[in-house]
Formats: sequence, C-alpha cells, structure tokens
Amino acid sequence: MGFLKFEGTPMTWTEILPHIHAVKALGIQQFLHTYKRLANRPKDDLKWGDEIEYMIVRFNHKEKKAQLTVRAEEIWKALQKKQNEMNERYSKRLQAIWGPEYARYCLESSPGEPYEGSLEHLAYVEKNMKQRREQIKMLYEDEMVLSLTGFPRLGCPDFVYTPTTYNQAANPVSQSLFYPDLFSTHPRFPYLTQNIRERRSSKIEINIPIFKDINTMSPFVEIFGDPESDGASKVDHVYMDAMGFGMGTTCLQCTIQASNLDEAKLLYDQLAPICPIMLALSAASPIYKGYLTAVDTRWDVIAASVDDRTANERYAYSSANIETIRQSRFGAIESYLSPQNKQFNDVDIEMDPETKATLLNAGVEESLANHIAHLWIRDPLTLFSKQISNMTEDRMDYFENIQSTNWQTLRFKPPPPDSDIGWRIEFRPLEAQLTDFENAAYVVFVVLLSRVILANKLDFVIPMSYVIEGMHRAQRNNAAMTEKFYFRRNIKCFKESETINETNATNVKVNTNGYSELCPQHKNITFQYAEMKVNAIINGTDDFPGLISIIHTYLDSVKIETKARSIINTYLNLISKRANGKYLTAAEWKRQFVLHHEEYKHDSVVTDSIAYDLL
Ligand SMILES: Nc1ncnc2c1ncn2[C@@H]1O[C@H](COP(=O)(O)OP(=O)(O)OP(=O)(O)O)[C@@H](O)[C@H]1O
Ligand SMILES: N[C@@H](CCC(=O)O)C(=O)O
Ligand SMILES: N[C@@H](CS)C(=O)O
Repeated sequence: MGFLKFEGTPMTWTEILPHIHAVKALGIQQFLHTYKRLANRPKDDLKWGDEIEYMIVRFNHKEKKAQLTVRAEEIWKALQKKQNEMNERYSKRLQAIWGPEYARYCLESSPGEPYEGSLEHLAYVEKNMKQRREQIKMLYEDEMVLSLTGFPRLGCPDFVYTPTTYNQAANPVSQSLFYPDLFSTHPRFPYLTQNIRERRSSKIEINIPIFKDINTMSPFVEIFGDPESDGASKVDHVYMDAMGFGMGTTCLQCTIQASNLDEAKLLYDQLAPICPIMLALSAASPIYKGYLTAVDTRWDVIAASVDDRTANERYAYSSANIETIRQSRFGAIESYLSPQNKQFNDVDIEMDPETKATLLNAGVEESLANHIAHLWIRDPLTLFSKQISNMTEDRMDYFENIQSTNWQTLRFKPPPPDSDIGWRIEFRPLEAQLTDFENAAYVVFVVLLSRVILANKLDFVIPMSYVIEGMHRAQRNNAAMTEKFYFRRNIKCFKESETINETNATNVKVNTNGYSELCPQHKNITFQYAEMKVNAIINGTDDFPGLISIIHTYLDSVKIETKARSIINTYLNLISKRANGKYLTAAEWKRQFVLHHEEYKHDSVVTDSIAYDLL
C-alpha cells in the first residue's frame, strides 16, 4: 500500500502540471531535512515485518464459477473496528494492521507491530499470518480470502461479482475494454489510474506472450473492434489495457530496519542480486485474462500497467537523452547505494540533474544522490489541493509522493517524521503464496538471509546489469528450474564503507566468459561470478556453499530455542526443495493443474470452470 495521506481534493494531470517542479524541489528539501537530522543516528534496533495482499473470491458452486467480490472495503472497515476492540484486550503481537489496496477486491495486512531482533520472532510469523486470515470471519459462506498473486480470469466477462451490474464498456477512468473502474475508494487509486493514462496520452498497453499449446490459435490474434486496442495488441500475446491488470494483482513484501544509514545502504546492495532468485522461486502467476502465458510472474505485467512514460520517453531511448527513459516506474532497481559498490554500477541510469546537484551540494554521498536523482526523473502522479499551501520542509509528503510511485524491487526507506522508526529496506519482488506456511517461509528466508549477510559480511554484489538480466530470466516459465542467473562465487568479503579508497573505484569490466576483471578494493582476492541455476545458489555445489547451508551454519552458531529452530528448519526445507525441484513453484503447480484438467482443450484457455476448480 502506498502513501495514503491526503488533504483537500485530488488533482487531475492537467492541474498537477504547473506544480511538478515545486513538488520535486520541496520533496528533495524534505529528504535533506531528514537526512541532516538522522544520517548519523547511531544504532536502531533490528526490526522487521511482512505484508500480505489478498483477494476476496466468491464461489458460485452451482455454476462452477469463481469471481472476485468488491466487498474488501466493507470487510476492511469491519476488521478495523474489531482491531480497535482487540487493542484493549490483546498484545499487539497477536494483532494485525489492515489496509486497502488498489482494487475493491483486495486487502492488505501486516502484523500488529514489527518483529524484533530475537531469532525466536521468526517462528511467530506463520502463527500471526494465520491469525490474520482467521480474523476475516465476516466473510459470507461462499467467499474465501486467497493470497493468489494473480486471479486467473482477471478481465474476462463477469470476473467481478458486484451487487449491481456494471457497464463493462464504460470505464471513464481507465477506459479499459475489460477491467472495470473498481478502485478502492481512497482517491490515490483512481487518480493514479487516470493521471498515468493522461501523462502517457494513451491507454495502458500490456502484451504478455501466450503459452503456445498444440491447439492454441496460431497466430494468436485478439480483435476488439476498438482502434486503440487493436493497434496496441500484439500477435501471439495476451493484451490488457488497464492499470488494474497489474496493480490488481497481489504480492508478499517484507521490510527490514537497519541499525543505521550505512547498514541500510549495504543491505540494499546485498539484497539486490537476491531479488531475481526470489522472484523465480516465488513465481505464482502464469495465467492472465483467462489464458496460460509464457511467463510465471506478475512483474512485467505490473511494470506495463503503471507505465506513465510518453511515447517519446518509451521508444526513443538513448543514454545521452534525458527525455527518454529505459523502464517503467515499476521495475528493477538500477544502481547500488554504497560507495564501495560504485564500480558495479554499470547501468547508465537517467538522473534529474538539478536534484543530483542539490543533493551533492548538501553533502549527500554520490551513490545515494544518484539513486534519489534517478527516482526524481519521475513526475508526481497525485496531488491534493490543500497540500500545496500546507507543505513544509519538515514533512515528508512530497518526498513520499515520488518515492512511493517508484515501485522497484527494493525500496530504500528513510525514517518518517515524528516517529522513532529508522532507515529501512523493503524487499518487494516476492509473489504471494497460497498458504501462510509458504508465505512465512519466504519472509523468514529473506529476513534470516539479511541477518547472515550482516553477521558474516557476505558479499553478493555483481554488476548491476547482470542483476537486471536476472529479473528478465526470473519471469520465464519455470525459471527456478530451467534458467541460470549470474551469481557471485566468492561471497565472503564485503568491505565496510570507511575502508574504501574511492579513487580506486572505476567501472567494472566484464570479460566474455562472465568473470569480473576488476576489483580494485580486493586486489589480492580473485572473486568471480558465474551463471548458476537456482538450485546451485540455494542448495550449493562442490565449489559453492549454497545459501541454505550458510544460514544453517549461522543458526548453529547462535543461541536459539529448539522449537523455534525446528519451525525455521521447515521453512528452509521448503525453499530448498522448491529450488531443487522436489516441490513445484506455485506458478508451475497452477500451470500443471490447468494442463491436466479434464476440460482443458490444449488451447491455452483457462475457462471459468477450470479456474473455479483451481481456486
Ligand atoms: N520500524 C520498523 N522496522 C521495520 N519494519 C517495520 C517497522 N515499522 C513497521 N514495519 C513493517 O513494515 C511493513 C509496512 O511498512 P509501511 O507501513 O512503511 O508500508 P507501506 O505503507 O505499505 O509502504 P510501501 O508502500 O513502501 O509498501 C510492515 O510489515 C510493518 O510490520
Ligand atoms: N501489488 C503490488 C505492490 C503494491 C504496492 O506497492 O503496495 C505488487 O504486487 O507488487
Ligand atoms: N498499492 C500501490 C499500488 S497502487 C500503491 O499505492 O502504491
């Protein structure tokens, strides 16, 4: 859930235009205000928390039809009321925070308060997730709350159950032919939708390659009788035309607080190469608009669904021209934050020059200044009338305005004003898993890995372009089994920032067999990276230890209650077996379910009754 504070009435894109520069400039002053106050705050506690997004599904058992239902907000409000009652009786740990999400069939929840450093807290997560799901007892008998990532028939006729029939052809905000204007009532969501469409001057264009089965229409062509959609849809692709196709899918995220700013930057860098691996391992969404597709994840679908770039910004890319932008606001991170990893920033990121100059002049270190200046190439997409007169440097609203509409694999989160919260990293690639056991396992794995990275000074950093390549590969069908990912072979030597001699740092050179030639700070250490299967990265090989065994070694070396350890072991076991193929990924499980369904005609079509049986 993004930044939901607002004052006054929401503004259209045309109304926002004259304020863009002021919003961005004051947003940077707000960042600097926080930075100057808190850059040197010494030692925050390790804290962390998860977020799960759900969909509310209604089953029509007579007709064998599963539909999304728009009751999420009603349920959310009832949950909040219940929560307030619980506040008086129970500890916060047993509670939950509930929030709206983009679509009126989505809900988001996180634990009542963040978890802390104690390793035993890792064993609470699943219990808390189960309690959260339990709390939704106000569902009707024919409804379920599912953590699906993608609803298989999103955008198909009648995929939403509403008490009144809506006119599918009349969606003034998104102008979609398929996806109704059914946003949560918070103005952020419809205004993001409308302003993204207006900024790009056309409807959203999402084209995802179809999975070609023996009876799939070939070439696969969809004709809609609408010139804009017919022009935008590509042959052999499933076409979608609205933000809801992406932001109406759901995910699993976790946020980790570092002890200080430097550690937050370091954690951000070290988690970057883990993003593609975890996207592949958590892949859960192979079906779009009622078709099996050639991808297993939501990633590129959401990226296209919020792509507000103009045609010129999208297509005329050349690194020298600031008016062209390589990727959507939703996408992979493109640079590392710590100065010692500067040499691995081999992607020529676009930056807002004025922002960069302001940050550098204020003493912000270059890698961090570049990161923020890169976020600042984007315009504000929402603005509220009263904000303009009320905004001051000591608030963070304008900073959050731009920050929270840069939806990337990782989010570097400065402390909010008026709170004791510290510098945090949000890990965002994970797809939502079907069960709380699996969701807990993925979150615990990421949090534990972060602990081990810091405790053992592990170094996963490789050239950024290879991480981005990994994000492309991770989306392919059954990537966890079939794809290889660049990963570092010698992972045992990150350097603390103070020991870096920056004059040594130059751009990394990559030779043709995939080894880094240059590591000036590690002159005497030969480190390499290579293409490895997920199984090798997670479970190890003869010459690579594997992340699971590193985590086990860490757990063996610290004090942890036996019960908590055995719960954690079950999670590591799941991750290990997903990586070695003993257990299918959620995406592969769903795909196989469809392929073996008795009604499936090998034409890539996921009918209502197949989807009903699947769900
Ligand atoms: N001090 C903290 N340190 C680490 N995690 C925290 C802290 N406080 C809250 N969290 C966790 O952060 C998550 C939610 O954070 P936040 O409220 O910033 O998310 P959000 O508004 O959804 O942000 P975003 O739009 O970036 O996802 C929850 O899992 C929560 O438990
Ligand atoms: N639902 C989005 C994330 C939305 C958010 O940023 O809160 C996703 O699947 O990645
Ligand atoms: N929920 C996401 C996507 S709309 C946000 O608010 O940023």
